[in-house]
Amino acid sequence: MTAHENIPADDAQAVLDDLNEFRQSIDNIDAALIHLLAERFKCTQKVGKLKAEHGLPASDPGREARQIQRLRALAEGAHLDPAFAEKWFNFVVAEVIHHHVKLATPATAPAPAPALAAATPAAAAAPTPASGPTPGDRRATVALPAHTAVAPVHPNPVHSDPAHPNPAPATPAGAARPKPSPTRPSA
Ligand SMILES: C=C(O[C@@H]1C=C(C(=O)O)C=C[C@H]1O)C(=O)O
Repeated sequence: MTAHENIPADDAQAVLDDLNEFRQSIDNIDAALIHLLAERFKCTQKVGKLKAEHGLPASDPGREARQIQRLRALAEGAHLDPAFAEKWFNFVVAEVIHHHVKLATPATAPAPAPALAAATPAAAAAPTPASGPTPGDRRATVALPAHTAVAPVHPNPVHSDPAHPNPAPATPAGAARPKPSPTRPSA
């Protein structure tokens, strides 16, 4: 059943026109939010590097408390649920702090290749590096609204630091990964 089956035929086109117009605006707003988030993460990465260089703590709870008060007041003025504004902020800040902790953590030797790890009993028995939460990782503690189907995300899709590129996303078992054809260049 399509969404417009219950609408009288003479109204259906007008309703669909309205729906499409609203959805275009939604798509524009979503695009703007992604760009704004990317800019925010560029700034917070700079803050993270500064903190790492000067041995400052990854998080600043006092600053966050002031930001939350400000955002809640802004939300009220904008007729947005202040509790939602606070949850959104906590979600973003948890990711920022995770980045800051990583920036402050000295890089370790790369993990051995899986074949080598399996062939070496000691290596096979050793816990996987970086498998658990790092100190200061608060992402798991951020409670999202029940309808927000967003798991704590790592790596961050808007992470834009070329020094810390995102690894390739995991491919689910059995899923076909498209392979670029070396012989047929795309048009
Ligand atoms: C960006 C900073 O680091 C953390 C992240 C914040 C944020 O994303 O707004 C705020 C405070 C800090 O916990 C900062 O200290 O300014």
